[in-house]
Amino acid sequence: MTDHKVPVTVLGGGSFGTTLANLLASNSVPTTLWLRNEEQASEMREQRENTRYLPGIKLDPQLTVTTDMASALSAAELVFLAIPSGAFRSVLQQIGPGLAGKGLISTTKGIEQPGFLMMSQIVEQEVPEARVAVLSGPNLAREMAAGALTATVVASDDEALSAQVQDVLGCQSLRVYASQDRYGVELGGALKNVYAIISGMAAAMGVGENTKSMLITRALAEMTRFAVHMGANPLTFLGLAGVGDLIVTCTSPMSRNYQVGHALGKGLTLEESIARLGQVAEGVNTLKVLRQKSLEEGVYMPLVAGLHAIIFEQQPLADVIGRLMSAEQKHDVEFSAFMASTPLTKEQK
Ligand SMILES: NC(=O)C1=CN([C@@H]2O[C@H](COP(=O)(O)OP(=O)(O)OC[C@H]3O[C@@H](n4cnc5c(N)ncnc54)[C@H](O)[C@@H]3O)[C@@H](O)[C@H]2O)C=CC1
Ligand SMILES: O=C(CO)COP(=O)(O)O
Repeated sequence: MTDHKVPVTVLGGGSFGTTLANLLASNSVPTTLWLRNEEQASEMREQRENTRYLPGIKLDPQLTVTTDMASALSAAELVFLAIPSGAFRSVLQQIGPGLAGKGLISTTKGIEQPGFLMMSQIVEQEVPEARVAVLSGPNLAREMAAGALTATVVASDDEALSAQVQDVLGCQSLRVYASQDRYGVELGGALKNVYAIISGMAAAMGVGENTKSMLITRALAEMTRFAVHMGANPLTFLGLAGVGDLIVTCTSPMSRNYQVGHALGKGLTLEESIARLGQVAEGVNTLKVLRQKSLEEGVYMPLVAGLHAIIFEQQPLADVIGRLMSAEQKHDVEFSAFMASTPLTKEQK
């Protein structure tokens, strides 16, 4: 780590943007958090707390909180984007050339439709001169904000940018690993939200521990099958941004996607489940987008099809479970052919 830290701005004053900004500021990185709501911003400046999205966590005295985008961006060398996927492109479009040349790191775990675009692909379209990376891993905001130990992945083909992100974010509570599979890392973060909804629903129904384990493992098989079809490296899904994030989101009641699934499993409607949450659960939109894409691409995704049938096609849960359990029994692990065709590098040996 270097002593001199580059100035960083975080866009988005929700739970994750606030968590990241606070962590950066505690790492002695000159940090500005931009959010759109002035009332919330002035409350955060005065009370040193984000009572709406991160209650109970004290903000670092050095963290600057502003709603003025121009001043937030003028000095920043790195910009972390923590805006929900539904608003991601419009926020970039509002900023325009103010982002050119900066290192832009998306932390948003969603997919844009039409186009089936990852957030970093939107960044490339809207800010062609930017340096692009994504950050993803088992990173529940509330736990990170409280200093619980975890790790994450920065993925980019720009190795210097990955090193900068490791430098500003890495600390005693967070390890930052690098990857060059940006697409796979980003896909992992988006896809696991769908399976977290299923896991929350299963927990609400009181299923056994074997069932929970089967669900997570088959979810990993299904998301990896899809990702490989789309061009990602299956090995990425054995890492923190794959199985790591899948486990935490499918097992923790802190996950908002899990909470939506749990509410659905208790009999609430989708609208009621989302309204009760009051925060973003990206998996609901990702489910729609993914179901359509898997049909277009002809990728077998029985869990996605089953959840879609329950939520959006009003099919009875018992019928869906019956179909899942009586489907053809295929392979456990599918990627032996890929592994055989990919010899180990010198470093891996
Ligand atoms: N909360 C978490 O534990 C983690 C969240 N993420 C991802 O971070 C992204 C952001 O999520 P959270 O911060 O958790 O959401 P949140 O629900 O806690 O907050 C959303 C924030 O986005 C703001 N926002 C919405 N539309 C906006 C717009 N048009 N312009 C400016 N701001 C806007 C809201 O005002 C709010 O401050 C999501 O894609 C999520 O998947 C990633 C890792 C962990
Ligand atoms: O991505 C997350 C943890 O890594 C947060 O998941 P939720 O959006 O379901 O809370």
